[in-house]
Amino acid sequence: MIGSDVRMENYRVLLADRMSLRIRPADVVLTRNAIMWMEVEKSWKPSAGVSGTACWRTVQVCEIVAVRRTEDEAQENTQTQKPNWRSKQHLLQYPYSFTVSYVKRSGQHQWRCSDVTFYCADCELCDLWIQVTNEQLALLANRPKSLLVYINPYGGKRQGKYIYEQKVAPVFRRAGISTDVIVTERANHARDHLKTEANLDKYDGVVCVGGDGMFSEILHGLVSRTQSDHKVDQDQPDAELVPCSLRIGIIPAGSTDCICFATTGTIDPVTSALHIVVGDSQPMDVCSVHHNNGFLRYCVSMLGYGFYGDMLTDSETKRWLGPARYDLSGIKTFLNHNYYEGTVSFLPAEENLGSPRDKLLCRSGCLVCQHKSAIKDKHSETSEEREKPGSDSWRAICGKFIAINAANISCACPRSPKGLSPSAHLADGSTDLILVRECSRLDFFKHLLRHTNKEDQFDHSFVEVHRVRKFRFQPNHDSMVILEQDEPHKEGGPPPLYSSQPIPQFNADSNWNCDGEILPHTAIQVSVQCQLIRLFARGIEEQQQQQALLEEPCTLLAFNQNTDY
Ligand SMILES: CCCCCCCCCCCCC/C=C/[C@@H](O)[C@H](COP(=O)(O)O)NC(=O)CCCCCCCCCCCCCCC
Ligand SMILES: Nc1ncnc2c1ncn2[C@@H]1O[C@H](COP(=O)(O)OP(=O)(O)O)[C@@H](O)[C@H]1O
Ligand SMILES: [Ca+2]
Repeated sequence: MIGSDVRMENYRVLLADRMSLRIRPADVVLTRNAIMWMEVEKSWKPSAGVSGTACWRTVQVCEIVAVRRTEDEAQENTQTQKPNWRSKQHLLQYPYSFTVSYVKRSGQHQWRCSDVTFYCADCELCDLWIQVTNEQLALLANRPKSLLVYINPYGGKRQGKYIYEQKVAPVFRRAGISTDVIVTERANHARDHLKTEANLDKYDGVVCVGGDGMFSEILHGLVSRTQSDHKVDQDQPDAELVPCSLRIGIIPAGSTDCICFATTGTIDPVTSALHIVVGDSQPMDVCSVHHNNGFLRYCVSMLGYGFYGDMLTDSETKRWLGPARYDLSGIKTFLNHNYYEGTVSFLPAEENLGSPRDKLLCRSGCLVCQHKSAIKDKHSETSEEREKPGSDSWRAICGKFIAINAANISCACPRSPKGLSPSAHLADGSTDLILVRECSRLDFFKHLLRHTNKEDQFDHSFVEVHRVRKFRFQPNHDSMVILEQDEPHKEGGPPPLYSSQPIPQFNADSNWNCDGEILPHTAIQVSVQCQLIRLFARGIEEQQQQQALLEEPCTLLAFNQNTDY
């Protein structure tokens, strides 16, 4: 939290005697949508001495975190801050106060919880302000009141527990959100708990503290639970999956954290906590992955075969290195320079969804995703026909590939601020299929380098990219990776998907990297499930949107040192 941004001695707020929609000669005004107060910004110039500008600050009610009485805090502050005679006088004159905690944007998509304290002479008036502001907050029905939190203590730099306790829990406490916290004891603990045990009726959302792998556990737990509650068979690639009712919050504490970065524009635990508190909602597409009509996994960020699959397989033996394992394995995989033969067939997305090479970025309130949301239910029989593999709409490409990547979202992350596919959309029902054909090391290096700068990574003769709704991959040698099994494989059931054991490889093919997990098969069928889940996020805010909300104060009057405003 950052402390009060208003110093008591230069600040004297008189509360309006009743709530007013008109701007009256009061210093603080609460309307149905916003709270506004007048604030003084002092500046000093050698020629003019101290001067100041009085301006209105505005905070939308939907971005207020909490409101509470502050006499105790104010007294504590005066004891520690050695108040001057003016502030002492203020306290005597205006002994009652309340503090409003609100979202303050601090640039680079980061949010902070800031406090402003209002002083007043009348106790009842002070209580009335707290009551009315709280009544306004209670009308915001999308805010969570109760959350189920899972912490992976071993994700990323192993800071998950510390990050939650020190940075996130205080924000939730301030907002009056109750939490049940589970620190996971093994891989798949969170997934299994959500799938079978958790009483989900008690909660308004699930929070995951960890990386993309931990998010994937929560995703699998929630989606599988929802399908089994609605008797939907996940093994059917064409089954119409039921969207999850609970939203998921991500507190970044992993190695890549690309799902958090691509949906909030930053990887900052406090920002994520505040997106949860204000009850943001961002729909997200999910890819379902099948092998021979048996369900394998869901994927939200990247499905990568070849380069990213090999890199992940190598990095699993270097987990002790933390996030740096990816860089080391990345260099090793780059030097190995393997390519793989196979056939990719795909169903292109509708043309109105744009192209991966257009410059239309998916940002907060994205019109492409909103349009998709509006027409989602109008799925006709002709489109079903069109989607069947073998119909004329499908295309097939056979060749030798260094990498086959499906970016369901941009996959922007600190390593690659634009991501694998900068124009991919969060909720348009499509995924961007990037095919990198056999090429020289130098050419592949140039392509990789463009993930880190502003140049177009698709502008190479050996790279092609398609926006698709479904795709399949068939390697030339369909070998299977054998997992060391945690649990006996039931006869007739699907093969085991998860293993905490190292994965031995003896295959001529690569592996699929699915949100940071290795798939046990190389021949796969992938289908985008439009807006299957919702996150506590709002998409990346445009620079202009941010700027407008950075509380640009509007100047009302100026005063000099002697003006007792
Ligand atoms: C020359 C510099 C090249 C830098 C290329 C950076 C590309 C980064 C693309 C990132 C895509 C991320 C997609 C998301 C994947 C995650 O779901 C998934 C799981 O995340 P979690 O661990 O948090 O659970 N993460 C991953 O699979 C790891 C992706 C990170 C890849 C880093 C690769 C570094 C490659 C370095 C090559 C260097 C070649 C230099 C030769 C001299
Ligand atoms: N308590 C635990 N012990 C071991 N592994 C765990 C535990 N909790 C979760 N995991 C697993 O750790 C893996 C990596 O988690 P993640 O939070 O994504 O970190 P990272 O980004 O560093 O990979 C996930 O596959 C998850 O299933
Ligand atoms: Ca998408």
